[in-house]
Amino acid sequence: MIFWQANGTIFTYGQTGSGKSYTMMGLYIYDPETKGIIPRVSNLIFTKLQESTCEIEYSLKCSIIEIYKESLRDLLSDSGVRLKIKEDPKKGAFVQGLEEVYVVCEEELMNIIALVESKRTVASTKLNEVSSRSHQLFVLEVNQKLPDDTEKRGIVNFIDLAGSEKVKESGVTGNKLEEAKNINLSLSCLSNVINALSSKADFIPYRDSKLTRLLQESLGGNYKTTLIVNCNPDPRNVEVTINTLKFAQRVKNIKNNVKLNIKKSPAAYSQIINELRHKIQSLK
Ligand SMILES: Nc1ncnc2c1ncn2[C@@H]1O[C@H](COP(=O)(O)OP(=O)(O)OP(=O)(O)O)[C@@H](O)[C@H]1O
Repeated sequence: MIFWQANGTIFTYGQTGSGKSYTMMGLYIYDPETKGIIPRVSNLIFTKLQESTCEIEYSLKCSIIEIYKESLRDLLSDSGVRLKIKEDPKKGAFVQGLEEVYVVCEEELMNIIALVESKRTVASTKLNEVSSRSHQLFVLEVNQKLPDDTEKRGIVNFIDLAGSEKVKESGVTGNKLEEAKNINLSLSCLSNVINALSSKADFIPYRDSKLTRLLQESLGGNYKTTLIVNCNPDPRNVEVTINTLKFAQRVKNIKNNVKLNIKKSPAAYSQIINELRHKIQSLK
């Protein structure tokens, strides 16, 4: 549970229909047997917070973004406004004006997830009848204040990438062809970023797509990142599967530097200062 006090990202990568959404969200989010990672982690967070023996003040907020054909959509807002990515010197790239909803219990969070699931842009292709044609970023942020005034913050990103099928294989036309091209484009930008990071290149092309800009911290920064690779066992997909595994191998070479997001209480800082003063005195 790194995200109690640090940042983490879990993302699923693989071809269409290989089970990325199944892994992330599951079959039914309310079913203990078939629910995916997001409902399980949500349950774990609230269970742990309730189990805690000391008085912890906490808040939990979530936001959900969809990247569809290189434009960002806030899935928690009905405004339909096109969101923009901005840079902040401290927190890096962020989505301006994104709705963040505070939730107080697991049930509330599950209801939000259920609502959003029904809103997702879904279209059918020859490869997967109910195929999600967009990337989805689900962000949970937990802030805690302990009885001794220590503050901890953890952010966890769940990223369900769209399928990476080749345009000619999916047999799509018109708007769906446009979708497939955009998905291929952002995934190839992701691949370029991974290549640059794993070969320790001087320049990392994060700014080439919305997806890589938003993943910048998760890929090369202060996040503990886990990639889940989904493969289709059908022998006809062997070439795509090999490419997917090669991608995963390159991702493994990337080393991130994760720092704990802990702000000690003023009393704890005074104690550290006193100890250091004593040390200086004894050295003198
Ligand atoms: N382990 C599994 N057990 C049972 N059913 C599964 C499993 N994995 C995937 N499925 C089923 O296979 C189908 C395709 O899975 P899913 O939609 O998760 O693929 P995907 O990789 O997310 O596709 P896309 O790229 O289009 O989003 C779904 O009907 C899903 O319920």
